[in-house]
Amino acid sequence: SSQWGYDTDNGPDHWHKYYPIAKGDNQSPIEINSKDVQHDPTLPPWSVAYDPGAAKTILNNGRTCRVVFDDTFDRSVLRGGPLQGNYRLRQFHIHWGSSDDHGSEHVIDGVKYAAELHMVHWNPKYSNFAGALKQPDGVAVVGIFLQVGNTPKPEMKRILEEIDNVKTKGKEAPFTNFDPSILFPKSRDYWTYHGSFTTPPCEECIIWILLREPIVVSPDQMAKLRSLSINAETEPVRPMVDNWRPPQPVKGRVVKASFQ
Ligand SMILES: NS(=O)(=O)c1ccc(C(=O)NCc2ccccc2F)cc1
Ligand SMILES: [Zn+2]
Repeated sequence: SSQWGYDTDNGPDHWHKYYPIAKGDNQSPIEINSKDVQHDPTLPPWSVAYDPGAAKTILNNGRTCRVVFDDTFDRSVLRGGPLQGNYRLRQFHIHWGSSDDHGSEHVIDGVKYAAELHMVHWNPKYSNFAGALKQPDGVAVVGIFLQVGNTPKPEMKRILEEIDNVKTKGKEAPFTNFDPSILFPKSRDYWTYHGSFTTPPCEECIIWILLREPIVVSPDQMAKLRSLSINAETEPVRPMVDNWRPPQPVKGRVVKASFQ
């Protein structure tokens, strides 16, 4: 079945048949082992300037829940860290598991988090997103780990409230006046490496910026994410869970850390 997904018959082990780059040397996610990480004292801090007015809609595309932003000009941008110039915020989305003990895509010293949020930005020196996909520095994704605890981050509430409006595949709802930087943890410490989309087309165009400090979500908030469906409204209910790709071969790549 050409429609890729996360099931046995169309999941990560099948993707290479339609997207051969899935077996490339710069694939994501990866397992990060602190012993192999290189602290780079020359790495500057990263920063964002997000315009809450750029938020447009929230969408269930049958694989994840995505919030889309206006990226027709430098309205919400990420800069600094390993990046040269401004990168425009296009969307953010989340990957999660069927239970709290797994769900993240990147794995840190053997730790799988319950979920991983990706804020996707592209380099406007390549005229559009499709053009940026073909460049090694075309896209920058900030990854934030979500761990389950009892002091949840109130800023997640807005996203989870909107989930009721996009329960099934193809559902879209307005999602305005939202500054995603409120989701960031306190620390700006990060790991960075060169990799790929963790879903088809698996293009190797991403500079990853993974935040070291996870944010906390409640068990109820995780249950809310798991209440999303991959099916359309008229089809039998199939829960949207385990929409994560397992770690891929590091192939000699070096992960740098902004911290000691
Ligand atoms: N999980 S992740 O690595 O952060 C990731 C980020 C963005 C996409 C994406 O834009 N896909 C749609 C898409 C649209 C147009 C052209 C190519 C595409 F992949 C996929 C995966
Ligand atoms: Zn993602």
